[in-house]
Amino acid sequence: MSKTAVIAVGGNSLIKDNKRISMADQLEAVKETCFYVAKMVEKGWNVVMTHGNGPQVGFLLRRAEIAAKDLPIIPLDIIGADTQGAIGYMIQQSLRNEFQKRNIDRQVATVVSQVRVDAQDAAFQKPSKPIGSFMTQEEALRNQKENGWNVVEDAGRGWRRVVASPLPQEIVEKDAIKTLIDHGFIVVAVGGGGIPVVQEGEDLKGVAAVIDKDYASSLLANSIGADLFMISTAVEKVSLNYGKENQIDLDVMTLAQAKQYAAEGHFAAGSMGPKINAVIRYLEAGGKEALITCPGKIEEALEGKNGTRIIR
Ligand SMILES: Nc1ncnc2c1ncn2[C@@H]1O[C@H](COP(=O)(O)OP(=O)(O)O)[C@@H](O)[C@H]1O
Ligand SMILES: NC(=O)OP(=O)(O)O
Repeated sequence: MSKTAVIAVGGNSLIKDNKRISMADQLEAVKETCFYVAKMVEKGWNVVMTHGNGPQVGFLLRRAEIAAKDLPIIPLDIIGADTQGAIGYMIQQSLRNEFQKRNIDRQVATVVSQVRVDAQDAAFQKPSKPIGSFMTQEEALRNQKENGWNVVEDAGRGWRRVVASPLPQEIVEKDAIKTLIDHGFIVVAVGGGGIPVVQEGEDLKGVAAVIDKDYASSLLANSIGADLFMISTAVEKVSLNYGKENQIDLDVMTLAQAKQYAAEGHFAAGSMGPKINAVIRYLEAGGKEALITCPGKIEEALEGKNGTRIIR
């Protein structure tokens, strides 16, 4: 029986260099990543692709704010759903076109996914998820003053607007995703970490937040019993002393080592930190193994020749 991987694709797979934000550029970036994912499917893997949406949420919110005197403002949960549809469409088309070239007889389906969060999550009081474009400090502070934005310096890369990012508690559509996989579909799900919803009595209700895609993907991997949780980002391997003269690239680390290195501060908050935490959560909840690499090295990483493998 085929193995199933949940692959969380990072920012660079959608927007190159944080700059190429036109729809044509985004589609180009998606195509590049899908080329490598299709090769994985060709080798027999079942794949659930998840993706980020931080920049795209910020762009849509900004458009809505600029148009607000003529058109109603769009709440953040609806914006999240919009990004799942648009990015899911780009992935569906790009994978389908790669499958055609390779005579792969698989169809791709995107599931608009809700993710339940805790209404009492302290994250609602402390916005931390970067959205939209990078800004200079001056622009950020001006928007903070004039438009009431929450802003932070984002992992040494510039200033960003931030919104609340509660932890995912449950993938609402997990059974639908599992059923599609079991029936041979390649699935795009939990885009942008999922649409955040809270329980109100019997009902679910959307809330203003953006969930971290790596945390939601880790929960999804556990929820559907995936064989592999893969994080595709901009680096081939996870490193100790990242960016320093004594950088050491890791081929493998155990769960215990991952926790130790995290405690020692090797994984920057806002970039590699959440990815390692997501992997730790996945393995602690019974997950089998995780792999972190970049799109171009997925094939080698699956053969044990690249990437960083994290095991229990
Ligand atoms: N210890 C580390 N090892 C490897 N990369 C690291 C490390 N610490 C920070 N990074 C940075 O984290 C980045 C991945 O985080 P990020 O850019 O937020 O991911 P995403 O692909 O989800 O947008 C890497 O490209 C690298 O620049
Ligand atoms: N939702 C989310 O985690 O998006 P990014 O990966 O773009 O930050």
